[in-house]
Amino acid sequence: MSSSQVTGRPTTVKDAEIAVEQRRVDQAHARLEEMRAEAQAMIEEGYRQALAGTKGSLVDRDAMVYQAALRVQALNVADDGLVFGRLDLADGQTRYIGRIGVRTRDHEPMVIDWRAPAAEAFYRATPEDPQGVVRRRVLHTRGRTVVDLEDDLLDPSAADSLTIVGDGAFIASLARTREGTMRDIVATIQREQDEVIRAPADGTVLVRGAPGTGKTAVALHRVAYLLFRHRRRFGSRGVLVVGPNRRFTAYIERVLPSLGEGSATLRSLGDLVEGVSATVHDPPELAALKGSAAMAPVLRRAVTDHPPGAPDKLRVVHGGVVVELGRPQLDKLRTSLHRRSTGSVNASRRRVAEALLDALWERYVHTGGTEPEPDEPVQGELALWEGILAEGGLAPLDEQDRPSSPADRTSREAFVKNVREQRAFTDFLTAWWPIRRPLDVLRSLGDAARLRRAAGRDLDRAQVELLAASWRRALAGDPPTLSYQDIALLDEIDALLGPPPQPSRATAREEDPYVVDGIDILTGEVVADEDWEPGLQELTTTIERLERARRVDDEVADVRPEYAHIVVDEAQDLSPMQWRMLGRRGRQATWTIVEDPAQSAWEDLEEARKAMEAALDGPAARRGRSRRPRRRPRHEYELTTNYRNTTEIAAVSARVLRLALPEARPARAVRSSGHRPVIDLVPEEELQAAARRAVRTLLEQVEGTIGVIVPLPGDAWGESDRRALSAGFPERVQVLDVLEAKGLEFDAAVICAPETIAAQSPRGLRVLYVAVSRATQRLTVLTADPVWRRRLAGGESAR
Ligand SMILES: Nc1ncnc2c1ncn2[C@@H]1O[C@H](COP(=O)(O)OP(=O)(O)OP(=O)(O)O)[C@@H](O)[C@H]1O
Repeated sequence: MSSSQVTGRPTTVKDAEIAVEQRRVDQAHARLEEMRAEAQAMIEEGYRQALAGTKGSLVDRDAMVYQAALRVQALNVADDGLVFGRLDLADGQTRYIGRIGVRTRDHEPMVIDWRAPAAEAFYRATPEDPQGVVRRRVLHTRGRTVVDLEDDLLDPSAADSLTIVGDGAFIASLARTREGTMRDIVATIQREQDEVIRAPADGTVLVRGAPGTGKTAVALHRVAYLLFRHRRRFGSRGVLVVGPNRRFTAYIERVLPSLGEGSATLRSLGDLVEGVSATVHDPPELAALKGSAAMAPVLRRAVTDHPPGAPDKLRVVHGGVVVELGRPQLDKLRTSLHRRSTGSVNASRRRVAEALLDALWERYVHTGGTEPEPDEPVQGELALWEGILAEGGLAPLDEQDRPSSPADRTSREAFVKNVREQRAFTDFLTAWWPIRRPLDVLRSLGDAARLRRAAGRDLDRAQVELLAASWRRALAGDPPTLSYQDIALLDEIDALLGPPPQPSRATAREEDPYVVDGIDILTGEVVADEDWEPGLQELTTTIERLERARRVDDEVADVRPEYAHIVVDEAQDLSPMQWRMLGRRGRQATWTIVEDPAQSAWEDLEEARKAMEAALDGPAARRGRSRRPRRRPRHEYELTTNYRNTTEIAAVSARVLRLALPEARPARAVRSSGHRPVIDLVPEEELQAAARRAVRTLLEQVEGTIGVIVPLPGDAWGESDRRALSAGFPERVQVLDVLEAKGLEFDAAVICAPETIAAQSPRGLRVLYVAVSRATQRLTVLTADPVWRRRLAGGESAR
């Protein structure tokens, strides 16, 4: 649409002002087009030169093309809402604020990037502290067209010549229809939110706030801010954003790209480990068990136990002598190997092979297979020593004190060489100390006897049975049905097992004693050809790199990448084991943690807090290496305004909060709609039918999303009930359980059976608090319990 529709013939003061702003927006877009053409030309030039260029300069040109392509990407996202704000300053200056910075050809600023220091006053100035701003204007645009304006007069004494327009467009915009994915709030960030977004980048930023206060929105805008202001630091090692589940990450995935930041990695807690992903939530009791810190020592013991199918006898032959190690010796050896091990289990295979050979050699010596040849000179010397000692009444030399002779060495070498090449030895090594994968270890714990051995005193009998049964079920299928808590356990096991020993490089392989018949017996790998060329890497083109940077799910990511900054959303729900998993990804990281303890479904918050502190402080403090534990700086904030719920819906959620946490303060809702929530009493067997009726009514009342929030699956509310509930409804109706609803929002929500939700876990009331705080416009609650109807309706008469 062109600007002429608004500028044609202004009829009101506001139209005239809109026409003025439209001209400015048109100029900015024209310049944006030029900048895009310049960047595009740079890409083409880069390719042209690359075709003709020398090998050395290719890298520079590649980098140039890469940068230019990134620039085009950033310029493209600015098409929508390029300019959204204007500041009129007391000194007569005017500044336009936008999604990205735009300069004239002469480098004069036309639009200032919202993250730049010069834009800060746009979000921070208030009448009490105007920061030199006389008028702040928000420009509401659709595409390139200015459709509305909203002014704040911050310093009336200095505003003689300024026109003030607006009629609460910001508050009205909060009532907008929700489309199923979150949008950026860059034009309307509020002061208390801006303080979090621009908080120092040096340690941990901890943000608390009730539902709907913008915690998620703020955390994502902070990522965009950090990447803009500290690109070198955060851009290269990356930023990880972690959300509770996949539905949530899908809900927020458009926000950062719309801010021009496609490089952050977005993952749910169920998708942090390469090669596996969670598909189910455990029931509360099981989740509490799997997530508890007690699982760490249990898993440590589990990886040191003998693996399933490990042989209990090693038998080799040398020079006609049979040498054997039995179960007691082997168990002792395994214990001592684990005790002395400083690294990971898989990587110690080389040491294991050496230790087995040592033990076999010792056995062999005992069985008399090493009698030296009589004519060896060193043996003569040895006999002399023995004679002297005997004469003095002293004990003979211990085995290890005996001076080693070339003959000894030769015979040991011959022994080792021979044994190492025996099939009996190599087969034993790979079965007794196999390269284990985390899933194999977890599967082995489906055996209750094995889990009991690993449990020590950390789990009681009933807990062992519960866990073993869960893993038997989960790992029976292919692919396995893993829970969100299982993923953290797999990561813990992975950290204990470590990667397999590195295959030796082509050059070293020839002399590698563990390469037998072309197979590296430590890694199981076929040894590569002589003409294997480590330098011959696949060339990655600029465009491929760019593509890869854009992809959220990058399959080529490192096994366990580490990040420079980690954002944790809904942090109140992380279990200790999940904190440990994150800690491993951010040993040197700074953090942004957003949470609402009142929404926590986690039972032992204290234990989870400790695990969080350990993760945030990094490995040095954890291991107590430094005398004074290294505490990274911490900045804490609280958000206090609820931008999601109407005052009517917020009143219902405040009632649940009072039941769950009498001392907690609800956030202040700022928008009322006049629509009172519907709290209906329905016979239990009719709950589902009533929910479908409620959805039909709401489909008429709201244009956007409708969430039907049901209890966790148990006797009822399983997959088939959920399917029946949603059958025939359009896509904007979603049926989901209370845990899946975390962090999401809907135009309208139907809450089924609050009494069941509240009773399903020790933290059920808090879970219900999450459910009733999801709707932006309409809320319907269907209960079979008159007490609950009264509780939720408060003093108001409910239907
Ligand atoms: N300054 C703002 N301008 C416009 N909309 C806003 C603003 N702040 C928050 N919102 C909107 O309010 C809604 C709630 O925000 P968000 O989901 O970030 O809240 P939250 O605190 O994370 O909630 P919860 O604890 O329930 O997950 C979103 O639709 C968000 O876009």
